[in-house]
Amino acid sequence: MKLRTQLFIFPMGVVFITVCIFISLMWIWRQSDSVLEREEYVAEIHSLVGQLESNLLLYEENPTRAYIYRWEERHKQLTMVLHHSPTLPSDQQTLLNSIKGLNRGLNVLFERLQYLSRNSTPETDALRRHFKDKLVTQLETIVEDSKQLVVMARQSLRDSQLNQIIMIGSILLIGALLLSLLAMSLSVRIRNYLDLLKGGIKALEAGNFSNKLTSAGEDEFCEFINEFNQMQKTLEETTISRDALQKEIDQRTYALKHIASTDPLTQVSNRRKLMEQAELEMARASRHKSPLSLLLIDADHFKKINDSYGHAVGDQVLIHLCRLSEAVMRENDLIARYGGEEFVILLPHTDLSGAGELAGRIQQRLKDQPFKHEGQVIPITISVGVASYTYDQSFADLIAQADRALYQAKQSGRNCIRLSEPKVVLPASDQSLH
Ligand SMILES: Nc1nc2c(ncn2[C@@H]2O[C@H](COP(=O)(O)OP(=O)(O)OP(=O)(O)O)[C@@H](O)[C@H]2O)c(=O)[nH]1
Repeated sequence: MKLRTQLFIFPMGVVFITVCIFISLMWIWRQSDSVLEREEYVAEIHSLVGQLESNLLLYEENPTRAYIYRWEERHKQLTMVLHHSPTLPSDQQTLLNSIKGLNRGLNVLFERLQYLSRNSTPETDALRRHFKDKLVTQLETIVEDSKQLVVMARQSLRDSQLNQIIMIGSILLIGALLLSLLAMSLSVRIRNYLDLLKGGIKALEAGNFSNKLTSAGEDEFCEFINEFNQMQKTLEETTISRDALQKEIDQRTYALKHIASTDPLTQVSNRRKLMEQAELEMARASRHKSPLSLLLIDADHFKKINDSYGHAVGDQVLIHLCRLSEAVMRENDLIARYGGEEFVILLPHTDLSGAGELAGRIQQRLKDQPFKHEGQVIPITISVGVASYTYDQSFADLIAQADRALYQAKQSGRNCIRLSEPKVVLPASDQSLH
C-alpha cells in the first residue's frame, strides 16, 4: 500500500467514525421524538375517551339531545384522531387497529343505549345498564390499549437505543483497532526504511559506494531509496573522477618539481635544488653539531675533450661522471650540477677527511671505468676542492672555500684533491693529463 494512501486512511477513518456516531445520535433523537409524538397522540385519545366517558355518565343521568349531540361530536373527533395516526411499527399498528375496531363498536352501543333510554321500562333498565357498562368497559379498554401503545413505543425505543449503542460501540472498537493496526504497520515501515537509510549513509561516510540499498515494493519510500542510490552513484562517479584528477595533478606536480630541480642533461639536481638542500642540511648540522662537507668537482681540460670529440661526446662524458659519482655516494648525499662541467656533492654527516675519501673513490672509479667513445677510451680526470661547514658560514662562503681548494688543485697540476685546509689528502692518481 502506498504511504499517502495509508496516511489518507487515518483522517478518513476518523471522519467515518464521526459520521456514524452523528447518524446514530440523530436516529436516537428521531426515535425519542416519535415516542413523544405517540405519547401526545395517546394523550389526545385519552382526553377524547375521557370526555366520551363523562358525557356518557351525564347522559345516563340526563338523557337529553345535547349529550347525544356532544357524544357524536366527540366520537367523530376520536375517529378522526384514530384515522390520522402516526406511522407505527406492525405490532403497534395491530394494536391501533384493535382500538379502531373498539371505537367503531362504541356508536352501535351508544345508539342501543339511546333507544333503551327513549323506551325506558323496568324490563329494559337492566339491559340499558348492561350496554352502559359495556360502553364504559370498551372506553376503558381503548384507554388501556392506547397506554399499551405508549409502553410498546417506549420499549421499542429502548430496544433500538440499545442496538444503536451496541452498533456505535462496535464501530468505535473496530475502527480504533483497524487504525491502531494501520499506525503500527506504518511505524514499522518507517522504522525499517529509516534503518536502511541510516546504514546507507554510514556506508557513504565510510567511503563505501558499492552498498546499494534494496527495497521491495513501489511506494514512496522505494522512490526515495532509488533517489538515494542514484545520488550514491553520482557521488561515486564524482569521487572517482576527482581521485583520478588528484592523481594526475600529483603526477604532474611531481614531474614539475622534478623538472624544476633537475639538470636536464645529467639528471642530477640543479643549482636551485642544491641551494635549497644545502640550507636545510646546514641548519640541521648546526642544530645537531654534526659534520657537513661538500665536494666541488671540475672536469680537467674539458674544453679539449669538446674540441677533440665534439660537444655531444662532452655531454656524454659529463653524464658518465655523474653516474660513476652516484655509484659511490651514500643515499643521503646529493650531487648537483653547479655550472658547466662543475659539480657539487653535498655530504651530510661527513667530515673533511671523509669527504676527501669519497673524492678519492670517485677518482678511482673514473680510472676503473673509463669513458669509451666508439670503442676508444677517453681518459677523464677531475680536480676536487673539499670544504667542511664551520657552522658560522653562509653557503656562498662554503662554496667559496671549496672553490679556493679547487683552484689549488688546478694549480697543483689537476687530477688531484685539495681540502680547504692546506694539505693534500690524496695524491694525484694519474698525472698523465697534466
Ligand atoms: N659538452 C659540454 N661542454 C660544456 C658544457 N658546459 C660547459 N662546457 C664546456 O666546458 C669547457 C670548460 O672549459 P674551461 O673553463 O676552459 O676549462 P677546462 O678546459 O676544463 O680547463 P680546466 O678547467 O682549467 O682544466 C668549455 O669549453 C665549455 O664550453 C656542457 O654542458 N657540455
